Amino acid sequence: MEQLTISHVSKKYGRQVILEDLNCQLAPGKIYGLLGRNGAGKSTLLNIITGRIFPTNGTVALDKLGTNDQDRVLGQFYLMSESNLYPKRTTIQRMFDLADGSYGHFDYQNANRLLKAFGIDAKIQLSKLSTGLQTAAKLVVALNVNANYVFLDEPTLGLDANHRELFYKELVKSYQEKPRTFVLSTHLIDEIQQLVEHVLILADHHLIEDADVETLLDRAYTVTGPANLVDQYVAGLRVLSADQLGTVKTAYVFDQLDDQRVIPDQVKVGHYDLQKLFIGLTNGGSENE
Ligand SMILES: Nc1ncnc2c1ncn2[C@@H]1O[C@H](COP(=O)(O)OP(=O)(O)OP(=O)(O)O)[C@@H](O)[C@H]1O
Repeated sequence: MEQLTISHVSKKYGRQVILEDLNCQLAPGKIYGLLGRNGAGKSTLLNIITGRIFPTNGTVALDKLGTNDQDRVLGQFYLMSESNLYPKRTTIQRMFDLADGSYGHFDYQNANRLLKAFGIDAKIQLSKLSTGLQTAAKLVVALNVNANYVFLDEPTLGLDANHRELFYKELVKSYQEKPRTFVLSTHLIDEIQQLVEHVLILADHHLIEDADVETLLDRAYTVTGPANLVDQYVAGLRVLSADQLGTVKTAYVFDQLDDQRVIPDQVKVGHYDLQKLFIGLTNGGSENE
């Protein structure tokens, strides 16, 4: 499997800049989280990668194929998205056949097992299903299509908690059985934190973070204690936000703590999670407070 390289990708609609000079690489066999606030450009980026729309500038290429052999490049990408590209009367069975026709080797057996688990009849038309079950049916296709890069744009839209759990479990199972790259664009950050290895965060038309979750969280510290001591301790560090209750303050630091910084007795240092980090980074966090 080849590495996917996004080089200098920009997208404008008229004078509105959506993405500006984006550069990143997606490795084969890895699960990514694509995060960004509403309107940040996540769907736009996924649509560009999978050839549904053209970038204003830039290229998307697979290592050995470059950008020339577009058919072979796109033949390795599958995008599951909210928008329904299927004709109105398309049945679930027909969706399976279309995926098989386009990508070959569709895993009918596993897809039918999963359909049962979601309680969906293969003969039903997609448009007759509830919102959540339409998502579920599209996920069944996405998890069984023969593509090396599977992009899931809001894969849990309308899914109830039970079905979300089923999807996460099946995604891991599918990935373990046949490692390939998944990119999940979602707002349910808490739910995917354990699932994704690497995150890409889109904000202000750029990728503001492109790192392994572990590496990011290694720099995400809470510093709690009397406000004056916390302020002294975090001086010079990047503080994304702070809460204060009476005289007790918690600062959310996103920085490397060095050993020379002695922690005062009354100050406690802990960790915070990816969702809190995302909020801090995309709320316009300042360099210091
Ligand atoms: N065809 C289009 N014409 C004009 N503007 C568009 C078009 N498609 C998208 N946009 C704009 O591009 C911006 C990014 O939209 P996009 O759907 O990529 O964001 P997103 O990060 O997926 O958002 P959300 O999380 O809300 O789904 C939005 O401001 C949107 O209005």
